[in-house]
Amino acid sequence: MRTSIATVSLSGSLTEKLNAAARAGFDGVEIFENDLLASPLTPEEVRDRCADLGLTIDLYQPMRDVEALPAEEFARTLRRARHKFELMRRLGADTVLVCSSVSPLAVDDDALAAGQLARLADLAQDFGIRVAYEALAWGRHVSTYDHAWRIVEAAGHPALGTCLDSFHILSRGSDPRGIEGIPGEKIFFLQLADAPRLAMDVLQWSRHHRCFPGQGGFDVAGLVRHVLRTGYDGPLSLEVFNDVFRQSDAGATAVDAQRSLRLLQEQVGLTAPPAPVVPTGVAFAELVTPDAEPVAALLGALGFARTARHRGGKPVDLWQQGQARVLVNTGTAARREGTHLAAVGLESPDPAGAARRAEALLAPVLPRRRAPQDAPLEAVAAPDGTELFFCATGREALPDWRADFPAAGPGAPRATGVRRIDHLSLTQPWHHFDEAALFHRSVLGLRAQESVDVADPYGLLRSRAVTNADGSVRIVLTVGPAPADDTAHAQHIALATDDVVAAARRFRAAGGRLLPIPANYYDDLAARHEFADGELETYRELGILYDRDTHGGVFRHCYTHTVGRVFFELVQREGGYRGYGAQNAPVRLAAQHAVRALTGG
Ligand SMILES: O=C(O)c1ccc(O)c(O)c1
Ligand SMILES: [Mg+2]
Repeated sequence: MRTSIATVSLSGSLTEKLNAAARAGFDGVEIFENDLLASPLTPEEVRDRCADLGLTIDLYQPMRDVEALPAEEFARTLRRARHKFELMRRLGADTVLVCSSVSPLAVDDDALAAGQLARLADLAQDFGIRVAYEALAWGRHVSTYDHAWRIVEAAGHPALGTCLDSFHILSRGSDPRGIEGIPGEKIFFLQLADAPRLAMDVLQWSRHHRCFPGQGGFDVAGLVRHVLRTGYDGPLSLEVFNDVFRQSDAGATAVDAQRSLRLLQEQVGLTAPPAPVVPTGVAFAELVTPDAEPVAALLGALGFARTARHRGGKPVDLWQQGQARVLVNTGTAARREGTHLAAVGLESPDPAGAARRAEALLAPVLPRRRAPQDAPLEAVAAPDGTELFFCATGREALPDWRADFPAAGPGAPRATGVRRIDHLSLTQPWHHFDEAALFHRSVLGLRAQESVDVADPYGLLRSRAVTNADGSVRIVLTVGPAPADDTAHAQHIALATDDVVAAARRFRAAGGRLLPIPANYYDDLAARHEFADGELETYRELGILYDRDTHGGVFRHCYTHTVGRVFFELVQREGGYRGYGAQNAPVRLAAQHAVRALTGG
């Protein structure tokens, strides 16, 4: 189906918005009146610009406070409408949105509302324009879609139809099944928005917290299925009022928006892009660093051994322990950014299929070879710039990414307790958080868990895990408050072990520094849980944090010092514990701030 986006959903000038919408592949736009009023372009220039960009103007909006008015007030409204219709003719827009009145002058009289809307539609018809009447969730007398439809039906005018907006319908908890009772040709427009479930005033909720379908808590796809059963064949149009999107790069937001519609169209059966190929493990994590020594020291103390070096002579080493593999890249890219987690290798049952899926969902596909001599590897860029490689490790039918890393002699991994990478924590730029979760769900087929708020001493973090079904891929997406805050913006690699106490002791004995945790934390733990003799003292001594879930699952974890933006965590999961110790995160963050204040790093 045709896709459209309201200019209010994007940041910037009208020109910037139109460019971004076109580049992301939208077929049309809803022009928000304020965007036009603030533009130096004449309506004709806007029309021509849209035509040049291949965009149709699907809707002009909004007209407010039109219906159920005293006669003299309604006369003024018609005068206003005539002006707008003339403007729309110059723009080449043929549908106007009228939202239900919030005016204190409006009366609760459906017959009057229907009569006046019919008169408005009469005037519109003279201009070749259609009127789409939408119930705002906070409308004075009309606040539900079925009520708006009853008025449209009563008016019985060919140039008057209804506009459905998923936010207004789902925020009020209206039953969307009733949509199927509206003839498709009387649904003049369909606006789509999702939103997180928040207990707040619906107007504020709508104006500040809408997001793209799939990013919130509404069943937008379910609503669209009902709309499609009516025979509606107009555009799927995104209308998202969102404080973050208003400030972030319009190009990226438009791609995020288009991706959400691609997923939605797949969910409702309108399209069949290549199916997601869910990753089945983490093949490697790649650190890029300007200074290999501290990274090598940290990995060595954790029990990793350098087992291979890139055969093309690139400055990339493979460090390994159990199934945990870390690439250390000291190439040129490192100079600018310092030590950071730059890439993740995802074990993929079908790397080529995964890349096709990614492309269909508008993920930026990266060159398959980084250098001419490299084995080809499918890769895409995540919204935070992390490179995701789709690869195979030790599987018959597929080329092994390790072919580029011939073993560097006997150097057997130091046998220690780390089995594999448990999870990766990636910090997102503040304006890419919702986009990141949708990206990992739609492109990789991972599941997103609820987002949790974590108090950092200097601000609030939000964090949301995306995982595969068996938990062999777990990525924690985190967003911090202050872009300049290094602690909140660190990334980390969590390593799974069966005995975190032994692993922590070995790490320390090998010269590693564990993050010290304040005594108050352990006093509180003693109050909350019962421990065997000496157990708590061991945790206290090593800085091991502890959590227990409601099903008896237990989590023990501790943290290394930080190098650049990266630190490691040692984790021991027991009894099916599925979380990440969110309860302990504020203590960990405060401890990291304290270390940073003391050492400057
Ligand atoms: O918040 C508003 O006023 C507003 C305006 C137009 C719409 O289509 C809408 O859904 C909300
Ligand atoms: Mg709307």
